[in-house]
Amino acid sequence: MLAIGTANPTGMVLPQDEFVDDIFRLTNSDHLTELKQKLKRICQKTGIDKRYFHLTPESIVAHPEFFDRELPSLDARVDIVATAVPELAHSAATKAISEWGRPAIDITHLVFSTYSACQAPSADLRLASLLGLRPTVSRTILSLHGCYGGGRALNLAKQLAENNRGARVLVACCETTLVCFGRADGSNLVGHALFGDGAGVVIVGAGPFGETEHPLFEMVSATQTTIPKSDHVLGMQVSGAGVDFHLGIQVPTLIAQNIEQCLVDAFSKGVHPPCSWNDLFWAVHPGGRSILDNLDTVLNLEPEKLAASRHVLREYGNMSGATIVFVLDELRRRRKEGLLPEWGAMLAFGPGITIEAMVLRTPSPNKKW
Ligand SMILES: CC(C)(COP(=O)(O)OP(=O)(O)OC[C@H]1O[C@@H](n2cnc3c(N)ncnc32)[C@H](O)[C@@H]1OP(=O)(O)O)[C@@H](O)C(=O)NCCC(=O)NCCSC(=O)/C=C/c1ccc(O)cc1
Repeated sequence: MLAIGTANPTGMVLPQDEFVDDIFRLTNSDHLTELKQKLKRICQKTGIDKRYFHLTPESIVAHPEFFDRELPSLDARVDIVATAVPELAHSAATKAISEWGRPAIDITHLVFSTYSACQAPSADLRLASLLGLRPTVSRTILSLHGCYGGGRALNLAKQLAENNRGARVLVACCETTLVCFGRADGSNLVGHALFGDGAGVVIVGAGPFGETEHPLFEMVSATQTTIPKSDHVLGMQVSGAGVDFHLGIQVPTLIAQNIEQCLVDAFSKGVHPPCSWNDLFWAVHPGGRSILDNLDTVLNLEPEKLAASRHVLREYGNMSGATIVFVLDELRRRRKEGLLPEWGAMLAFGPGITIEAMVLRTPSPNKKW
């Protein structure tokens, strides 16, 4: 990984302790008192302080169909995401490219992950055009991978960079709740309490590196594991009313029960396993506070090990596939302060239940590539 950029929309920046009152008022739902109290209870347990949204109070009022399942809303949502998603990704990408120090036309591959891809050509082509990438840039769009999209895109970028000499892969993950934001009901409260909007971009390449290129993290080995018989537990479904999501109550337990084997598999692919999980730095997708708590318990982690993930969850919420890029960005900040060990583990989870695991290494300044 050679550079990282992130961006958030500022349509609404909602403190978590005001979110429920604001959303229920804007969607004329104040009469649903039990639901409102339950969502408040869940919000208090999320470990989130604030979240960013593309939607504004004005656009919520202008689109009553977003909050009435009886009315079709997919067309209006797709209209908005068609520009909002590539533009947000563009903000993150310009930061990453500026840090990378080379011109955008040197990008050879683009991997774009979003759960808002409902059209073709899609957000990948629009982003390529906004950035002025070369017409021969090799584009891939990953759709509906949800929260493991960032992990999947980085894994793919690693394969592309290692198998195409001189390749420079721009990985863009951009998620906005525009396609799924609706009236709170009994089935979607946890998503309402967790999800926010954001974009994260990473530029990936294998050596030899140019003068301006300074590797941030080395992606050493990667695995993808699907937890057997868990496909019904976590999912998304496109409907006339947008994208519906389902987050089963078993998710944190299932991840906890399977995570150690995934890590052992990732670390046994030709690299030395660490003496203890506490010898690593950790880049974990903060899917929810209880997922992080469970990982602390089953892996017996010291309290500060998941600090970067908890920081991102607190400041931005769960931005699905983009979140892991924010965690990596926070970790490289901590690395500058000399706070990271040499070896690390990256984890992202999503529908399947799919677990993306990757062994990371902080490059030594003297390493020859
Ligand atoms: C912050 C939570 C939601 C609550 O904290 P807690 O410590 O478990 O608190 P409680 O046990 O007291 O639960 C509070 C209330 O929430 C309820 N609850 C607790 N999980 C649940 C539950 N999954 N259902 C429905 N009620 C619940 C629970 O029953 C209880 O209800 P009540 O007794 O009436 O107050 C916590 O459980 C948590 O972080 N859960 C993990 C959430 C989760 O699955 N995250 C998704 C990981 S994968 C991912 O990141 C994204 C995938 C994705 C997919 C689709 C997309 O469109 C985009 C993305």
